[in-house]
Amino acid sequence: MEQTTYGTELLGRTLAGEHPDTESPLTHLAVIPTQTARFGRWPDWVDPRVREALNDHGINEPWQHQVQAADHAVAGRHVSICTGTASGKSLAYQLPILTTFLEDPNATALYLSPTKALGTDQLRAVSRLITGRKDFSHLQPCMYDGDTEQELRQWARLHSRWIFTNPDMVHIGINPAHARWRQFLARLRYIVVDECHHYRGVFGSHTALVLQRLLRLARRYGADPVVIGASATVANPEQALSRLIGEPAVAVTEDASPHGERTVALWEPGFVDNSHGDQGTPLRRPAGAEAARLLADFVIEGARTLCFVRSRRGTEVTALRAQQLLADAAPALVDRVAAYRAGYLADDRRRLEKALADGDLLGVATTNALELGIDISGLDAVIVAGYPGTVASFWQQAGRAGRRGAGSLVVLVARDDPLDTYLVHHPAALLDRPVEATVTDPANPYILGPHLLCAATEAPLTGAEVTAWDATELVDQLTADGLLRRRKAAWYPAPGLDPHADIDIRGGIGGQILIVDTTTSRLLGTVDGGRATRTVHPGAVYLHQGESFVVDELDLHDGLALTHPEEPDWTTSVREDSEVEILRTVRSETFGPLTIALAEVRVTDQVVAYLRKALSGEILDSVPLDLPEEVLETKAVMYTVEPEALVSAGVPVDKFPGALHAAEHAAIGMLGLVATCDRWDIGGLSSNLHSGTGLPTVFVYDGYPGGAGFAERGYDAFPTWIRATGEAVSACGCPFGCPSCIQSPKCGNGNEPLDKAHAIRVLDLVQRLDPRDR
Ligand SMILES: Nc1ncnc2c1ncn2[C@@H]1O[C@H](COP(=O)(O)OP(=O)(O)OP(=O)(O)O)[C@@H](O)[C@H]1O
Repeated sequence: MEQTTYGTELLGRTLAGEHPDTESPLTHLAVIPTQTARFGRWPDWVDPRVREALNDHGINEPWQHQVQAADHAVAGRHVSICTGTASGKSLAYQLPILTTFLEDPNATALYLSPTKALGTDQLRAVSRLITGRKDFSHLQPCMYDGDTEQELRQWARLHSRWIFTNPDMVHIGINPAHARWRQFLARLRYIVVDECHHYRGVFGSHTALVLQRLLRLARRYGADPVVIGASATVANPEQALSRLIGEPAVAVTEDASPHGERTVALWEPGFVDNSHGDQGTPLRRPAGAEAARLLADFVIEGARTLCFVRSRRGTEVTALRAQQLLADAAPALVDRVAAYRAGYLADDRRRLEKALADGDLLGVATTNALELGIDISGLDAVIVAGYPGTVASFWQQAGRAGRRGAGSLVVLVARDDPLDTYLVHHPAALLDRPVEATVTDPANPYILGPHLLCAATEAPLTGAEVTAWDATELVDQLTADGLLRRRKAAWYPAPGLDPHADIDIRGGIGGQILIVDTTTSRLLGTVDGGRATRTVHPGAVYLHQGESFVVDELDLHDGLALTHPEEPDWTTSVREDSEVEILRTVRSETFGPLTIALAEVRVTDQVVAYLRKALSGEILDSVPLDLPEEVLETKAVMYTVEPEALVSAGVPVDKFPGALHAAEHAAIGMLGLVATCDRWDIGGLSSNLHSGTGLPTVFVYDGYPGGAGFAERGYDAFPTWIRATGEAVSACGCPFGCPSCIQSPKCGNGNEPLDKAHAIRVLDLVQRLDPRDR
């Protein structure tokens, strides 16, 4: 280690405990230097009473980016502020909003966040700022979400000037009831869209249309609100905001806030002795167990540490493991470690946040519930157990570490998975890569169509609006289907139409299946209808907030999955039969024997059995299932290669199936490098002789009706994606394929056949044939 920093010292002490003969788990170390603050001047338009309130909270001078963003908003420009975590983005919207409230006591503002916890946190911050100040007493900022009681809702509509809510509530509670919100909407001056990068994929497309419907209604009541977007990690911030709201926006990106030096370490757990997975491949120590060990070590060193874990259950397990380790090594510290996740009661969460902030708690294992914007500063270390799926999310989590003027450490612990393995061995692909563009596709007819119906029930659709949404064809279709009716120059909903409840803006598209514990009749959760046969088929093990349930019956007709509590010693994974039919080629390019294309496809899937696997990875048995076929119309990125070219590249015909299948898995695992998705958002299929192309073919498709934009990113970034996939598979040290390269945890064929050596040849050939990568 060349440079001594807080982070390298902390790591050094931890690594001192490693066995001297084992290979170091550290694959890379980077130091992000200290930055000093660059202050701006308070703009003249800021009301002195706002300044006074801020001064009393220790904010004496604004940082430059705060002034720039606030100035844009006051000038009436939609603005997207994209500066680091804890860089004071809140002040950029508090300044114009609080000043406006003083100038115009009737003005209103809406704050939207993707999570409840963040909304509550921001509301608390604003309340702290204004409590006890007479001039702000008319503001009555308040929360308005699914948990708000009916009476309070009415009060909020009439009396609150600043409402904190989420896109779900705007969709279901505000837009359709706009007449009741008339007064609030008519005076709406600002809309804050916090953590913009969160609005991606299907959720992002839905949110875009919810926001566009909201702006449309506010304008109808005579308001002209300015939108302020905020995110620490969004690519093309102006474009990301303008895609959300359907209007131009400007961006502020130069971060002028101070921060201490930060050391980032990439960590690959070593192999477990004598343990083997599918087809006898060696297994690495699980990221969760490794993270628990680091958490315990850091706590012993006195470092205040957050450990991000992917699943809710994982947070409990990690905290518990760290406590067990501490019970042996430092019993006095056992109580200073805890778990934190969504699903806890708000009071418990507050208590944990406070204990962490005060230093009573030294180590907390958390889901991404603590990733977004909650103001917890002063942490010494962050452990990220498994790449969180996007570079944006990684920096969001990493950004929780850091104290002004002091060093901090971030450790990414790789899971046994192709993308994680690739990233810890190709640090530039994580640390030097810009955060990914938030992929949304609000023009997807499966998403836009239902929102047009909502918009029409909210207020008749005009020709100009239909043109602005580029929806002429779609509106004609909805009219032909009898859902819309044209009268004079506008479209009205068919009588009795109630489209709002049919849209689940966070789920996929289509109905929800309710998961019920039949022993207590408790509703455990919901799952998107399109995924139910894979996740809650009879016999499936379903985890809910650390508890385990086994599914007894799946009733697709009534939308119910009936379960009972049970903690079996196995996990389940399904076997599927799939087919992909090409409906239309949207775009394609041919390079000699290689053709790549973006296509509209129909995927037909049937879950035919499930495998029971012991926790050691060993397969116990396969249980047949009798479930209906499912059909998904979506978009796919695909390529075909002429068989002669494959043979000349050293792939004999009998090796086509294993080679293409392995190449497909690896590509699915790596699509997250170029698109903001993870492997659960997408599916794939490979065929050595596909009926639609007559050639060896690989498909990777969006797992959502109409597509979500991921396959399209794969098509646009095809050379980068395939090159990285080839490198990941070649660089993996395993002999025949493992979960770090070609095995997939969700393979419908139980990872058979897979042929690593020939997959490398296929990927290499595809890469050579596509000249755009040179
Ligand atoms: N100009 C300033 N001078 C000193 N402290 C400031 C200034 N602006 C903001 N802060 C403080 O910085 C901390 C972080 O601010 P804030 O929570 O607004 O950051 P953020 O950018 O919204 O963070 P996140 O990325 O987590 O959403 C807060 O404690 C806030 O009081």
